[in-house]
Amino acid sequence: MENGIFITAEGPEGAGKTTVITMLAESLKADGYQVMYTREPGGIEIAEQIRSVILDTNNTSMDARTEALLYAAARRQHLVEKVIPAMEKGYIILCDRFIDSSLAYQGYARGLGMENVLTINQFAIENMMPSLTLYFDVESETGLARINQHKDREVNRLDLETLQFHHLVREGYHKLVQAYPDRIQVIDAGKSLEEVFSEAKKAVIKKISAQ
Ligand SMILES: Nc1ncnc2c1ncn2[C@@H]1O[C@H](COP(=O)(O)OP(=O)(O)OP(=O)(O)O)[C@@H](O)[C@H]1O
Ligand SMILES: Cc1cn([C@H]2C[C@H](O)[C@@H](COP(=O)(O)O)O2)c(=O)[nH]c1=O
Repeated sequence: MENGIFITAEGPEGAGKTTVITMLAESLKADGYQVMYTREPGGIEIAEQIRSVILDTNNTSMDARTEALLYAAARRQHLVEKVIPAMEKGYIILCDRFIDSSLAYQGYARGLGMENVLTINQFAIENMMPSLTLYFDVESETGLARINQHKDREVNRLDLETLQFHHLVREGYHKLVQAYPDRIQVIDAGKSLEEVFSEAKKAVIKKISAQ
């Protein structure tokens, strides 16, 4: 039923995910592949509306479980409405964040427990896991400095978390890298953009060739 390839990009704030996978999408299209870039939370109207609620800086009273459930709900709708139809049409889907974000941010950094967050997400995704995850690893301080350089970038509720929270997010990702070594490819995102792009493209081409 599904002939496409589902690839996700993960990492802490400012790791360069969006920049690199947007470049990747253009580069793969130029190579003749059918490619779709999308993002989480969002990518379709309902999920973008959920995104606004989650990331609104005024929603300071949001409970951690509510947050985790909202991400899972946005994920479900995005999968059903956008990702699965594109998979069926044979697209290479490059998705900016997916379940590993929930495991690292809500499961580990918020302290809900990765197993608990995995359980609610299993209900949402029904085994629809990516075949490759590019994990862009960068020091939290470097990532935050990169996003803070851009005064026109909209600050969201998660950006305002403490440095300690962002350290935990990265630690959570490192645990996921250990748990899923076959799926998650680590990219050193502290390098230059050209080097990061080249490493990411190499990993994607390897996966496409192996399909
Ligand atoms: N390798 C790199 N070296 C230096 N700057 C970079 C690199 N990659 C991206 N940047 C810059 O860092 C900033 C953040 O990049 P980007 O928005 O792609 O990160 P992100 O991982 O998607 O962040 P977030 O998850 O917080 O939205 C941008 O200004 C981008 O130009
Ligand atoms: C999917 C997902 C995302 N998050 C967090 C991570 C970021 O702080 C924001 C998304 O915004 P960005 O444009 O990617 O910076 O939401 C999360 O905590 N849990 C998730 O499942």
